Amino acid sequence: MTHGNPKADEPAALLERRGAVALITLNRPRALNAVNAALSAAVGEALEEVAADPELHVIVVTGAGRAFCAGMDLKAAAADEPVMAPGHEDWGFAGLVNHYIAKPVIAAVNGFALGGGTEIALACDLVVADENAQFGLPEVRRGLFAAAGGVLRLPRQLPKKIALEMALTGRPLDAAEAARWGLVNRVAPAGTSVEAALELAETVAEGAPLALQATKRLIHRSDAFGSDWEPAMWDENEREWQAVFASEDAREGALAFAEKRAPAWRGR
Ligand SMILES: CCCCCCCCCCCCC[C@H](O)CC(=O)SCCNC(=O)CCNC(=O)[C@H](O)C(C)(C)COP(=O)(O)OP(=O)(O)OC[C@H]1O[C@@H](n2cnc3c(N)ncnc32)[C@H](O)[C@@H]1OP(=O)(O)O
Repeated sequence: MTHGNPKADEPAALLERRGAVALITLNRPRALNAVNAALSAAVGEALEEVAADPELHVIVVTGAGRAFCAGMDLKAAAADEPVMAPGHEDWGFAGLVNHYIAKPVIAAVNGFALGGGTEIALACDLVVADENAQFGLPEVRRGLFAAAGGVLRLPRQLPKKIALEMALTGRPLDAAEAARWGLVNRVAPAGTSVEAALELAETVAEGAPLALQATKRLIHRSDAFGSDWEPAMWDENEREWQAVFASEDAREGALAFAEKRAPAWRGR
């Protein structure tokens, strides 16, 4: 993966295959991977390619250079240029990852994750952060608010007073504090967050694809059910269980255990 300073005509996102793991790199390092229409389109295309590839079961997203993502391209916004590709305006990566990508997604936060960068991390299922990474929602200081999932997801993932302090003051959290509040699963030594995220992705990829996707869907859906969540949630749980239990992989998982061998998932 190129972490260097790519030439101007380099794609705004890179997709690499590592076995069953897809590595997507936001690739505008000169602008700290700020999101403009080109990057939005490139990341969207990469995610859609991965979603359609049955050989890819887990996704890692990271940034080229010293930032993960510095959020919306403020210079594009100042120049009245589009900051999201056509068709991505309403949900963008943040929405896409959580509600539109069934496969587990891991953020390898290799540096600054500000504004939309923190929102991408919030939308991912797991987060591995470089010990020098920074998370923050400075939007109110830019005349905006964290509309790409920030204000909606932060209070569900951190204590509400911490979420309010971050979103109302723009105060950044370093990786250690983010991990303390549960925004980060693992803190990796400086410069090793991508390697650590790929290792975690390989562990996740040992699970059966359909079971991983049902697990992700139901855990995220459990947020959506209110206090009377029991009946509706158990109905949805039962539908997912019937589909997964009837899959070839459910039979393969049991057979592999009985025959003391590693399972060979088929994703069906
Ligand atoms: C379907 C797929 C979609 C794909 C992804 C979509 C995800 C959703 C993203 C959209 C989100 C919209 C909603 C969001 O909530 C709104 C925002 O994100 S508002 C922006 C919030 N971000 C910021 O305010 C951070 C701004 N940057 C900084 O504060 C600093 O740059 C820094 C990060 C603290 C680093 O400081 P320094 O180390 O001093 O470095 P520089 O400041 O010199 O930066 C280097 C270089 O990068 C340029 N740059 C940095 N950030 C941005 C930016 N956000 N937009 C444009 N350009 C940026 C900076 O200008 C420098 O350029 P140079 O001057 O060298 O030409």
